[in-house]
Formats: sequence, structure tokens, C-alpha cells
Amino acid sequence: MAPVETTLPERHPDAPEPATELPEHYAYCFGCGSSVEHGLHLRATAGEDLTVRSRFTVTTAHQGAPGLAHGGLLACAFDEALGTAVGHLLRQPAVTGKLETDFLRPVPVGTVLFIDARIDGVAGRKVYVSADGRVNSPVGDIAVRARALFVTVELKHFIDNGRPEDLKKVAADPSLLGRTVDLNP
Ligand SMILES: CCCCCCCC(=O)SCCNC(=O)CCNC(=O)[C@H](O)C(C)(C)COP(=O)(O)OP(=O)(O)OC[C@H]1O[C@@H](n2cnc3c(N)ncnc32)[C@H](O)[C@@H]1OP(=O)(O)O
Repeated sequence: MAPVETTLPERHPDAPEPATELPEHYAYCFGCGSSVEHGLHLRATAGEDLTVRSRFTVTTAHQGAPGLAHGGLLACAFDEALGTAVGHLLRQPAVTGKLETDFLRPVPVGTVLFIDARIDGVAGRKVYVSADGRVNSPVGDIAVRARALFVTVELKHFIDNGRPEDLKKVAADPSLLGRTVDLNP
């Protein structure tokens, strides 16, 4: 539950229709990017209302203990799934301010983790979100649960803080980003 009073936002009129497969947001994103060999390669589908369903397969590159997913990588998957929900449903750039996870059941290598993320409310620039992750099925017992606070930012946040050589690569090849963003305003 959010620590402050929130309101339920409107789904942005240009948000993708429910059941739309969402593009990776950056080719070199560890969470979703196809150019990161051992990344999570998380894939997401817009849901109804303020929801997005994501899934990713736990590989041997994601281990903490033998044959089990590393908790930090699971937290990364939730960060990605929650950020994807904020970015696509509200269509506003936002960054993670706070992320909290409950690891309820072990997640073995080979698992497809289904992550159902939702926007719970907004208060000014603060966007409160939460998600449940289930093993090998979108229904059943929850293995991991997360809550997060995202803070909306201007595009300037990324331009001012990103490493210049990486920003230049994106400016030279905008297809590295999932949707067109002008980094040379
Ligand atoms: C499609 C995209 C998918 C992306 C998925 C991956 C997402 C990520 O991993 S993003 C990377 C990780 N996150 C970051 O790098 C963020 C680093 N932090 C920052 O840049 C800044 O602290 C930032 C932008 C969050 C906030 O700074 P700033 O813009 O100065 O705003 P600030 O006034 O401090 O905070 C705004 C509000 O949020 C609140 N807030 C900010 N951080 C927190 C926090 N950790 N806990 C609680 N509240 C917080 C503030 O209290 C403030 O509340 P209020 O409006 O009520 O006063």
C-alpha cells in the first residue's frame, strides 16, 4: 500500500491496446534488450486497464545457488516489468526510486516466470506499482512479489546523466530504442 494518498491514473489514450506485444525499450537494456547475450530478455504484453504481463526464462546465466535463480536478477526482472508498465501505460519517462521484493518460493533454472504488473496509484510525480510472479504459469502460487515507486522524469534526466558515448550511439542509431526519442533536441 502506498504511504501517501494516491489517485488512480487514466491509461494514456496512446497506450498500446490490450494484448499488444511491447517492444524492448533499449537494445542494450539488461532487462529486455536483445543485444545483451546473457540478459533477461524479458518480453511483455499490454493487459487490460493499468496492467502489463511480462515473462522471462531463467537460464544458467541467472543462477545464484546451483540450479536456482539469483534473487538480485529476479528483482531486476520485476524492475523491468514494473517500469514497462509505467512507460507504456502512462507514456511518461520514469525511473525506479524504490523497489521492494518478497521471495516466497525458489525459482529454478528453466522456469518461465510470469510477472503481472499493475499501476496502483499516482501522487504528483510518484507512481506506485506492484507485481506478482508465478512459476511456469500465469495462474497459481506466487513465487515472488514486488512493490516499487517510480518517479517520472523529463527526457533531460537521461541526456544529462547517461554516458556520452552511449548517448551518441543511440543518436546515431535510434532503432536501438523501442520507440523514437529525440536525444538531440
Ligand atoms: C520502459 C522502461 C523500463 C525501465 C526499467 C528499469 C528502470 C530502472 O532501472 S531506472 C534506473 C534506476 N533508478 C535510478 O537511476 C534513479 C536514480 N535517482 C534519481 O535520479 C533521483 O533520485 C530521482 C529522479 C528518482 C528523484 O530525484 P528528483 O527528480 O530530484 O525528485 P525528488 O524531489 O527527489 O523526488 C520526487 C518525489 O519522489 C520521492 N522519492 C524519490 N525517491 C524516493 C525514494 N527512494 N523513496 C521514497 N520517495 C522517494 C521524493 O520524496 C519526492 O516526493 P514529493 O514529490 O512528495 O516531495
